[in-house]
Amino acid sequence: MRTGIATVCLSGTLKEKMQACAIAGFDGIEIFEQDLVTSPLSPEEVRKMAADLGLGLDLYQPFRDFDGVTPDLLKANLKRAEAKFKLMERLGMDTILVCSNVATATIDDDDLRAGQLAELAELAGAHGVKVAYEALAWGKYVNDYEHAYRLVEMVDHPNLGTCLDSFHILSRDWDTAPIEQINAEKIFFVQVADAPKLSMDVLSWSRHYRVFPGEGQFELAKFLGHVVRAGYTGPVSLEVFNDVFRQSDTERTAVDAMRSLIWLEEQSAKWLANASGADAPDNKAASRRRYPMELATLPKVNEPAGFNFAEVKADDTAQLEKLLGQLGFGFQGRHRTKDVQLWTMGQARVIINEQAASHSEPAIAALGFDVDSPVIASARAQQLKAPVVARKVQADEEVFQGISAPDSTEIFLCQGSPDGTAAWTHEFGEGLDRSTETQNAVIDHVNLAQPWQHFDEAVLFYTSALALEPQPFAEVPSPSGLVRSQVMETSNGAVRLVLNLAPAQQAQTARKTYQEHIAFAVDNLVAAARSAQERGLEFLQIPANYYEDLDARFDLEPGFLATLKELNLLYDRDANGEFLHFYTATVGSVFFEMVERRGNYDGYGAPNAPVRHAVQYDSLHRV
Ligand SMILES: O=C(O)c1ccc(O)c(O)c1
Ligand SMILES: [Mg+2]
Repeated sequence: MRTGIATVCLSGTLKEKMQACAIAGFDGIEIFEQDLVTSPLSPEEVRKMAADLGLGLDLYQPFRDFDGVTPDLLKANLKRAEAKFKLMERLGMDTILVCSNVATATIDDDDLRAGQLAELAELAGAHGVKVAYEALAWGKYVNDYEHAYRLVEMVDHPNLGTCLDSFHILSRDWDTAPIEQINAEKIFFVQVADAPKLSMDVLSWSRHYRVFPGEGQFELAKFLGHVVRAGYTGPVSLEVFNDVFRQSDTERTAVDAMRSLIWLEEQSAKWLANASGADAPDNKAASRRRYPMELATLPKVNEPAGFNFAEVKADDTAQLEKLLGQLGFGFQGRHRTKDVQLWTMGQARVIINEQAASHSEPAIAALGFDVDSPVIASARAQQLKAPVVARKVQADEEVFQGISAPDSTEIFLCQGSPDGTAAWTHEFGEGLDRSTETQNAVIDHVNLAQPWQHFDEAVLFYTSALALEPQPFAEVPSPSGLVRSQVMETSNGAVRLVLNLAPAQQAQTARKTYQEHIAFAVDNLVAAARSAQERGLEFLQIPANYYEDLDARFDLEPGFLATLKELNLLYDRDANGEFLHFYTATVGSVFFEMVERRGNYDGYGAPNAPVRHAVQYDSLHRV
């Protein structure tokens, strides 16, 4: 698959964008007109730079508002087009994108449109240029890809084809199956973009909220599968208009973009191999058919079987040790060569890393996941351009395969064991009489605060590298703003990761006021809370109003309600079951949560999240 990206996806100057695209490994780029117009580089210099960087200049875009116009306007439009065709000769480019008219069209007549496009194609031919006609979702008369293709067929000129853009097709919910009926020679270009499902006008949605594949909710593997089945072999190019990407680090966004295409390519290959029923025209043989476009695959990973460990780092670890001890964790000793401690409660393993820079506050530093094969998972992550994390190991210590997540959390791919134990724990506590734990527990979920500019990147990272499934996101009110919350989990809930996007005000204060937490699931939360209370644990104090509201909503048994209130426990219930939980006070940017899931409760106590945010806000702002 030939990979591409439109310069409009990135921040920076044309030169910076081109360099970043080459570093990220793209085959070609689309030059968005404004990037050229505002560049100090001459077209010849751009051409040379692209050649030196090994980048194809695959598409010049966009040429706007051409078709469906009065004869006078047509004349002016053809003149405008000719100037662009001449410019393209200097750039050494042969394909231009012409989008359907949104502004100046006054005549809704396919014969007239076809006639005007035929004139354009003829002129293009004289300059050795191919015109890719694209239906914008908000085009005045042409806003549907099948309509655009009908016009291309009517014109039937070698220099006129169509451009398929997943956003315009999927935002309007057009059926993608008919793409297969398009003559592949007439598909001159394919653009891909994902997007969250939003209810707003489609132009604003397109210009501000597009994201890279895997970061939104569109069915892109299927879209590209149909394109491949049509027989298309040209570039598959990202065209993502996004307010955040346009102000983020250029090279980093280009890598995020590349990751999305590598992943999409694999997902489409999978879709093609599995498509059945209405999606597979013939039979099994059809699904194994080879198509002109070769799709690369990746080392396979299944979803992780569980958390292997969580690691918190601090300069002064005393507060963390105290909290874990009060929660019922047992100290299992220090590592034989590194400055780290192991604390466990059942299968919940927490490493306290003492190697933090001086004066740094406690923070979540690393997460370990149980995977089938750490080496295969690491190979996959590296092919997806995840940065590798190196850990010093001594002879006969377990070698951890590590990668760095977009928020710099270190992700370790660990060898899972069927009984949930971890072999590396023997490297801790030599000669120590291991302390006993009070109860069984597992890591239920981990909640990580994401920097605003890396939130979408993080969703794709965990989806593509770890096979976690993003759930529809929620917005949680807090005193300092709405907190966007995105659950990423495995189908059985064994791994649950919650990505939070802190309000800008919080992320910008010098003090890291956004908080992250690790939640442990136990069998009996009330008993666990009582023991923790006896050990002096400082609970997050829940306001009395909350319990009145709880009673009104759930009509709880008075004794139970009194227990919840006495112990500062939070409660939720839905059709699947019940959820009890409590939070500790925060140290640095970390706090802990303890939960009990009853029945098949699968959530996170979302109705209680605003209460937690408000109480935490209060305790931070109390002087
Ligand atoms: O928003 C636009 O104007 C615009 C321009 C060119 C495209 O290819 C596109 O998909 C949208
Ligand atoms: Mg487009």
